Amino acid sequence: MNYFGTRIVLQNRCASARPKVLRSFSNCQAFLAKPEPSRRRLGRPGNHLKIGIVGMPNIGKSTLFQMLTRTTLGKPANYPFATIDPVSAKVPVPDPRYELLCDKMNPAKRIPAQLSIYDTAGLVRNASKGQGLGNAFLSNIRTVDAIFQLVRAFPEPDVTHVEETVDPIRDLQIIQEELLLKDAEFVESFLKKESRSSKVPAKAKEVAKKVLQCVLDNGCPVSKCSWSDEEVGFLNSFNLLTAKPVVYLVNMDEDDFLQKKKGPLQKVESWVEKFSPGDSVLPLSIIFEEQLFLLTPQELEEECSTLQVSSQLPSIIQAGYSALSLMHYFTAGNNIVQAWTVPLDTKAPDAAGAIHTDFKKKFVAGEITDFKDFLQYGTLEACKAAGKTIVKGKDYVVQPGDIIYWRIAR
Ligand SMILES: Nc1ncnc2c1ncn2[C@@H]1O[C@H](COP(=O)(O)OP(=O)(O)OP(=O)(O)O)[C@@H](O)[C@H]1O
Repeated sequence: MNYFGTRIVLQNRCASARPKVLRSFSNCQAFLAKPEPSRRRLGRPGNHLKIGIVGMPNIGKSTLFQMLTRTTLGKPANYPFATIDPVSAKVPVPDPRYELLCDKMNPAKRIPAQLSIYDTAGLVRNASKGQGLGNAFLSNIRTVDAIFQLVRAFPEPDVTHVEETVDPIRDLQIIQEELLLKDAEFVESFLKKESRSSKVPAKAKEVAKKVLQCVLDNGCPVSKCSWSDEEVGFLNSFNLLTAKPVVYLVNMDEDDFLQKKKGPLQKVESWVEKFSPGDSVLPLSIIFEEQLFLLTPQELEEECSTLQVSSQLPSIIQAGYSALSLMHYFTAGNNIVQAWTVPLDTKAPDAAGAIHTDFKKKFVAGEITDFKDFLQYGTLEACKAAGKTIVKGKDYVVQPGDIIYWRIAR
């Protein structure tokens, strides 16, 4: 069967014509989404979303994972495919509001917002056809909700590159192409299996064909194409790799990073602007982060002030959290100050349900204090006395940094 001629394209590509997808990258601009303000979000809804570190082998992924998660699993091996199974950990999301709230409330227990991070095996050219760790790698990416795409810009000759030379743009293209091809393969197989079944809605098949057009004919990530709310519903059931939000991380040479050299970073930024517009690009030097990791807090402060730089890790964690469209609100008592992660635009009953399903079922109202008012008045009691704590019902959309007491039916 031939959907938009794509089976022929796929066969050609498998034989020799990989540039088919690369050629089609030039069409991406024409296919990009026009922003629509109240669009349904691509991806799983939920509070427990994960972000995976993705990239070519031996470019610093495991070291970055260790730095982000403050773990030392031993010095990562300096050879490709040292990571086979994905490992995961939760890291606190830096938030000065949370620190301030804790300082003022001085609770017995503090629980910050957290982000789940996965380290995955390296991806190589032709992974979608089984090269390297191929399909195993790609299915690891399927389990995460967003991607930190790490790209190597450091020259270090002692660290082998599977493509033999250091070329960030080539690496970006390889990875994007592998993800596009895997998505094409997924929807082609869906169309092949499901096309004869009357149980599959016609709209699902239509969406699958549009995905093929987007990823194969236009070389565009699914996340960058234009979709209606109804289409997003079907796309979410496909769980496509290029539908996931991406944060690009450029791993630079230490000196280049310290001297704030723009060269490699600008190249990556221009590529992202063209082929994945709107996604964040952050520079870092993992080897520099490794050195900071070994310092005491006082040494760290001195070193950063001398060099006029700071660790990029907090910005990276925040960028991952935002890419997942997550936010948090606070509950604050003398015993515990806790940040609760919910998707952006969550209404009060669902936000209460993040604490316990019963809180959603028995939801009555929320007593909401804006963080700015807390800062101005100093305590929750003072906010209440000044009429700044407002009671809101089930239609209230929770705002980042709200301090909330939920009223629950007994
Ligand atoms: N900015 C940098 N400058 C120089 N060397 C670096 C830099 N970043 C990472 N490295 C080195 O690259 C090597 C590979 O790192 P790491 O094992 O973390 O890569 P990886 O991407 O996880 O590899 P794999 O996918 O094979 O598991 C390590 O020796 C690390 O110290």
